[in-house]
Amino acid sequence: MTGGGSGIGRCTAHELADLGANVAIIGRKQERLDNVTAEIRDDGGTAASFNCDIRDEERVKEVVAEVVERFGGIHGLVNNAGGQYKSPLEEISTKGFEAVVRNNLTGGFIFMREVFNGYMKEHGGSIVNIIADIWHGWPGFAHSGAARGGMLTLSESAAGEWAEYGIRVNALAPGSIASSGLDTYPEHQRSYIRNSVIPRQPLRRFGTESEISAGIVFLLSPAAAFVTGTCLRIDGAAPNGRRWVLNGSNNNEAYNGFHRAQRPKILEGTD
Ligand SMILES: CCCCCCCCCCC/C=C/C(=O)SCCNC(=O)CCNC(=O)[C@H](O)C(C)(C)COP(=O)(O)OP(=O)(O)OC[C@H]1O[C@@H](n2cnc3c(N)ncnc32)[C@H](O)[C@@H]1OP(=O)(O)O
Ligand SMILES: NC(=O)C1=CN([C@@H]2O[C@H](COP(=O)(O)OP(=O)(O)OC[C@H]3O[C@@H](n4cnc5c(N)ncnc54)[C@H](OP(=O)(O)O)[C@@H]3O)[C@@H](O)[C@H]2O)C=CC1
Repeated sequence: MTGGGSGIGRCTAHELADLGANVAIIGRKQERLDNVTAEIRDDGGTAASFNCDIRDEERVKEVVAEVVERFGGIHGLVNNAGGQYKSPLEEISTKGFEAVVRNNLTGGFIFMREVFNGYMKEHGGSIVNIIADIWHGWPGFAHSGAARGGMLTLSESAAGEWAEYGIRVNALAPGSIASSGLDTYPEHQRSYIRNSVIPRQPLRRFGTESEISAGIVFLLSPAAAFVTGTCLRIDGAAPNGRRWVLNGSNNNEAYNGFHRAQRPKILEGTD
């Protein structure tokens, strides 16, 4: 479980441990890893923490070997670590773009490859790659949208190539989830999401960490034995890239492609 020290990763680690899995908690901040490991052990489960930046190829190789040594194998991999910052596309520096791509695509690729070579090629398994609501783009987070889109097709490609090894690979795309991760966003961005994004989404609420972990557990489990190469969207039917449409803002001339004076009658009364 990468990114297991907080938020969705922590919640999923607990759920997997409750179901009897031995859980490897992977991330950079040792204290958080140790806390989650201790929580799981206090509850009677089995967990161990592994300090690792998913972008550090050599460290990922070591961690995969250590987990196999400690637990005897790796039957499921959850590529959950990730994150990004909000920025207009034209202001993203090349360095910033590459940092976000490394954190949300390259790191996950390295982990998948090492787990395949280090264990799953011989024994099979299930991989779940956490992406985001990137359908029709992710305005405000273009670097991360590009990386997550890459992760989606990487998952599909891996599902095709690794099926013969008994490995299933799926993506899971959370919508806006009330998590400790979202809590790290600045207040003005959180209030924008709370007051202007969520009310325009069909279910009109944030998802919860446990609603995401339920999906991850399903994809890892034998219940999903015939599910591979797909993406489970858990987002309350909330496409970020089209939030202006859901918003009913038909006076957005750039979107409609019509100046108000030229609008067809069919659009009258839809502002
Ligand atoms: C707000 C309205 C939106 C509406 C829409 C929709 C609803 C959205 C719902 C949100 C859903 C998503 C939630 C989550 O993902 S929860 C996870 C929360 N956690 C994070 O997001 C963590 C974010 N941070 C990181 O992961 C890393 O800091 C990052 C990968 C971004 C960079 O790490 P790294 O250590 O590699 O890089 P540096 O810090 O050295 O930075 C490298 C360069 O990147 C640029 N940069 C980095 N941070 C910022 C920033 N905050 N602002 C601008 N630029 C940034 C910068 O160029 C850095 O280079 P320099 O420092 O040399 O300038
Ligand atoms: N919450 C939401 O609304 C949504 C979240 N997501 C994605 O879901 C995933 C989980 O998010 P959430 O739980 O909300 O947020 P968190 O910020 O709580 O979780 C992200 C975790 O990833 C770890 N992490 C980040 N970068 C690295 C790295 N380079 N190497 C190792 N670990 C890393 C962080 O720990 P540490 O810093 O200690 O390494 C942290 O524990 C993320 O990929 C996020 O972008 C997607 C869509 C919506």
